[in-house]
Amino acid sequence: MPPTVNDAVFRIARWRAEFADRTIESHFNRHQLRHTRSQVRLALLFCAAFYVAFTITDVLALGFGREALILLAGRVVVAVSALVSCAFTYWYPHSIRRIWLGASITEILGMATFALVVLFRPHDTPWHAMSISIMALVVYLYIPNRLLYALAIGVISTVVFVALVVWLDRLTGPELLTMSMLLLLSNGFGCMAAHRYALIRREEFRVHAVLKNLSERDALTGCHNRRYLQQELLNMELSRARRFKLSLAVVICDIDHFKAVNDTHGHAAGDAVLVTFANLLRSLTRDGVDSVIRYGGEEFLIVLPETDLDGAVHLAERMRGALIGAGTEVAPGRVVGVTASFGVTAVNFAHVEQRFAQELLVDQADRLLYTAKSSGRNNVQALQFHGSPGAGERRKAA
Ligand SMILES: Nc1nc2c(ncn2[C@@H]2O[C@H](COP(=O)(O)OP(=O)(O)OP(=O)(O)O)[C@@H](O)[C@H]2O)c(=O)[nH]1
Repeated sequence: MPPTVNDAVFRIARWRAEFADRTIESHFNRHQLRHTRSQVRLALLFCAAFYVAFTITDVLALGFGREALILLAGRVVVAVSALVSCAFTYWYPHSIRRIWLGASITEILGMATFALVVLFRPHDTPWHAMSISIMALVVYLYIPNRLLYALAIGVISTVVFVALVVWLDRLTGPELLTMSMLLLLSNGFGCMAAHRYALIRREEFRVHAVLKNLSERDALTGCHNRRYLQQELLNMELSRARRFKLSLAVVICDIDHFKAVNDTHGHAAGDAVLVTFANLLRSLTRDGVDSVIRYGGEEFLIVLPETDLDGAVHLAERMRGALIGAGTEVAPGRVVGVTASFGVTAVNFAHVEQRFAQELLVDQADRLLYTAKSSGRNNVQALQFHGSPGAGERRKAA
């Protein structure tokens, strides 16, 4: 489920171009995972194919001897590593860490093998400089990885390459300087582009999360709204309960005589009472498991996964009792107290196999709420749901 949105949560640690909050960063990575997987597959397979194809240039430069064979072996190791990294994306489709690990290992092996190419083919140093520039850009921009890892791999391999060239002593001073400056340029621009790309992706994610939050939450109470319930939550929880043969409970509650609160104390006071009620419902439910939805004006719906009818009735009773003891100070020294009525239903998929429209479950809880209203208010009405509304034994809990 997406986290609640506020600006502080989306602060970006700019130098590493990641969300400062680890939970948000991991939500972001999960959100990107599908895209990351396909990008890693395409980039690594493409690189592996080219890396092996360059064997032709080794053979042309060195002949088909021992050194060419060593380079071929190195190139094949890199290609196999790329294939295994691609396989990681199928074996562990939800693990971004394994994807990064696979990508990093392949990049390190690729750079190490390239050092061998430089050693065995010192005459081609200017071409190698061009190759390592391209490889650095690929590391920064095309193979998905954390910016920090890409930067470390890009910089270390470039430094090692320059050190090798100095040691081989094939270039004049000005040539060496020109090459080093070009490598600095490709690393600098590669890193800047990767940094900018990482920031843009995160900004897109932030906007997406803010809009999603606005479209799914009620502005007054901060609870989820009916749209979220109908379009996402209920379907998701029903399919999960169905798949694992679990029980799922729904509670609908409504403040009694709420119109009188508005009429007597004003709309703002009514709003404050609604906020108190919503906070109380949230405080009594399990964080990150249960969901409190503002279902209508002064009506709230609570979805309780892995909860049977008895558990849900017990919770509704606690809510009813807690509300009686919780007043709202609507003006200095003026406290408004309210009661609420509850309709509770639960479906147990260990016993109910058939598919049914999600509205039927909510309809039944709604009907029970109105029974509670017509039975004098401030009480809980409960009924097990058996796949069709109305079937089952009704219980008046209080
Ligand atoms: N302050 C405030 N009032 C609201 C809001 N949404 C709905 N209402 C009011 O809630 C009241 C609901 O009144 P009714 O449906 O008659 O229900 P009730 O007075 O609670 O009576 P029972 O439910 O039968 O106990 C109406 O006066 C609506 O205007 C809101 O966001 N803020």
